[in-house]
Amino acid sequence: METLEQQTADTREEMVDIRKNFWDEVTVNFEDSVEMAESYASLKQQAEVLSERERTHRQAAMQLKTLRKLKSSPYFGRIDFQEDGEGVDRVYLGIASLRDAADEDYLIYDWRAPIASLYYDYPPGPAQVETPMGTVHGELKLKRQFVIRDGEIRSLFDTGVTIGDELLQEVLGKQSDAAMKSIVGTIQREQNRIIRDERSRLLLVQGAAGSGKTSAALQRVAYLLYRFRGTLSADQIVLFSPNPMFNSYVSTVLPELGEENMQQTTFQEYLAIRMGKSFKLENPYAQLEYALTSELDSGYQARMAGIRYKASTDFVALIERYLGLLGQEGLKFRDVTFRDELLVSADQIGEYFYALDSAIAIPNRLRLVAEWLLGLLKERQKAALEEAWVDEAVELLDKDTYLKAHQSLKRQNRRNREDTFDDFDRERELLGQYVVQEQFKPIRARVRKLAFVDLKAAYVKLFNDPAFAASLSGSIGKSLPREWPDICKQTTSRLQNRTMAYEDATPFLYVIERIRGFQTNTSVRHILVDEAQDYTAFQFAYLKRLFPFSRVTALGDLNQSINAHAASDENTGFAALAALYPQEETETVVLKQSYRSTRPIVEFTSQLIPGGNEIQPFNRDGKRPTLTIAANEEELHRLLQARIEELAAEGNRTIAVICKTAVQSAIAYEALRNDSKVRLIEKETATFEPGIVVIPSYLAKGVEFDAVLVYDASAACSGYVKESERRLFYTVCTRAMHELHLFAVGNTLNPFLGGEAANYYDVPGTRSSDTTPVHTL
Ligand SMILES: Nc1ncnc2c1ncn2[C@@H]1O[C@H](COP(=O)(O)OP(=O)(O)OP(=O)(O)O)[C@@H](O)[C@H]1O
Repeated sequence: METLEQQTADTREEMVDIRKNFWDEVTVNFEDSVEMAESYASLKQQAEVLSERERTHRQAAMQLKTLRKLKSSPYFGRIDFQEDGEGVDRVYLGIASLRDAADEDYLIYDWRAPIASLYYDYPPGPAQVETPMGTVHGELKLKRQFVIRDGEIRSLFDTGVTIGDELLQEVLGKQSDAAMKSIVGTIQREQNRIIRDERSRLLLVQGAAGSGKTSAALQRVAYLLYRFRGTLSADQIVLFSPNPMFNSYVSTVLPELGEENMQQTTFQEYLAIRMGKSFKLENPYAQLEYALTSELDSGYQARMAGIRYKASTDFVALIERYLGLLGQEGLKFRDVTFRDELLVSADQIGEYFYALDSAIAIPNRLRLVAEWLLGLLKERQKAALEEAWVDEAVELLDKDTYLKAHQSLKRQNRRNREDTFDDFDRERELLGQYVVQEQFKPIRARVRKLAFVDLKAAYVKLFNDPAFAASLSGSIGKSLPREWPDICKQTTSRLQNRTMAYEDATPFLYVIERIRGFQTNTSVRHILVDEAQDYTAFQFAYLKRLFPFSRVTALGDLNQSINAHAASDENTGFAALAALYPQEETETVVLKQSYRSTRPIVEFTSQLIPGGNEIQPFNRDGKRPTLTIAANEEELHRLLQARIEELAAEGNRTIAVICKTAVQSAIAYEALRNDSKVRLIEKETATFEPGIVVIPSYLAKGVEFDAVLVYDASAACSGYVKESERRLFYTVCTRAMHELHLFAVGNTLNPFLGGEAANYYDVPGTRSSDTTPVHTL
């Protein structure tokens, strides 16, 4: 640590020095091209020296940070392993490796070293481990876990002796922080499979709520960075998160493990960049809010049917068929004009395009068309030099442009070794060339960008005439939703108004990028998609095209499919994703154990979904969920307030009042803000902080709270009543770590609270003989 401290101090000083004197060390001269090249080289060299120092400093600082952490908590586990025919090896595991003073023997092994797998994968007894030299067989003699804080052993357990995992009990029983924690000390065997998978191109993780999918994903990134150090860097890994707040929630895990953070983004952010400014892009949460609140809207049924259909594999198939057809006919083009003169008409371009060999992919044919057009433009440009308007334009050149033109021509002349244009005619001619060139520049640029293809029309065409898609769909043996004519009307009118609904965004981009060619990102090696159940078939197909060389880790829970399109299982892209990769390159891991919530909470929440009995609660005790009935909204707010105060007094650090929608959240927030320090979470909220929050259901996805208060468990339409809202209700309830309290106004409860589920929560103030609330079904 002393050496590193010295090193960081030295490099810091050097960096400050370089920055301060940067411009003294470089020679900058733009007189001519030789000088410019020299200036550039000198600047570049100086910048490289600086960035090398910065890199050294960053690495030393990170190493130092890791050592400080090791000083406070050097290891969390020990295994004694006896390889067959050898002596017993005692191996300590920590967040990083540490060697002895001679830098020879390992005192502590990094948790990601091959030997560490033994700790995660086996109880004491026969065990084996894969090493670069092959499989090593032997016996695990001891497996010991430690809790070390501030350099002191606080507790230790030998597993296999004690019942239940004491360390896990301790870790999970704690109040939560504002950020997710690393779980390296207690990674479970199934999770370890996810973390260390190196073979699959597609790793699919289906895991119950709270089973550690996100945790495993983040430890996996740390593992990959360790395993492929030198060839894989943090910026070649992208995590797709559900929203910006989630990004903040998970952003501390990797630095905690001494690694740089991967790139984090949301799919929406990606779409927005790709879409540019030509449309107003709807946010997925705005779409969901519409789905949850606008049932009385006259176009609601059609919009919802459209959302579902546009997320389906049927629509993917329809579009593939359509793109096939566009290879033969139907692509719309735009006229190429110059000063109001039609140079090449859309029809001519169409004819040229469709006369090209149809075996050539559309984007490549378009590039051939562009070349052809550029050739025509060149000819036209030559002819334009003789035209009268050029003289006029030269006359009208303003002073600045004139000077600019003059200088640019002077440079050209020097290059072409021509005389300077002292003579008037020659000057006129050269300025004429300049003027014409400037006029053609934007046209050429547009041709290169393939602006002669009407990409928007290509998508709109699917909706202009309802019969068109019907015949396409019929030709592949599929049918369209009943509401198709209305879906068409809504879609075309939105697109005319330059509004891009969320359900259209990905199919639209997919169509246009298939036509003009995908701008792929070839440097990214791994993408991790969290909450993958909420992606559509299209979104996965699109991601695959965008990141052609990337391996994919998709983590999700079908029971938490909450997006507007997720009315049926077939509609989740999760299933469609598997079809995108060959089976032999796909690995599926199922996680059934749930770690987040106490046993009573998991026992209750598993009753809310079909097949919930398969979820295994981790054996952690706690209070049973409660249900509180209020007579009216005013009383509800009073009761909520009182419960929040109680929970805060008990030491709960993160308390969430989870509402169904943003509209409901705003009401709750208004009512609660006066008496407590409440924060309202909206879709733009970018940070996750401890404290009391009011949050709409869909934004609570992926995160967790010490205590959850469900704002509306009644059967009113503001609550969760429809079958399609079952998963939303489940998602909401599974956010609770230690306490779950349900509230309802009136005496009716949502249908999911009836049946078996009723045995798993208490209604304070009632005895079992009292009349229990009515369940409407
Ligand atoms: N092996 C483990 N050791 C300690 N804690 C764990 C372990 N696995 C999961 N947890 C804890 O369980 C909680 C839930 O984990 P996580 O958020 O990763 O689950 P998830 O499957 O992504 O949940 P969801 O789908 O409900 O959002 C977290 O607090 C996490 O720290």
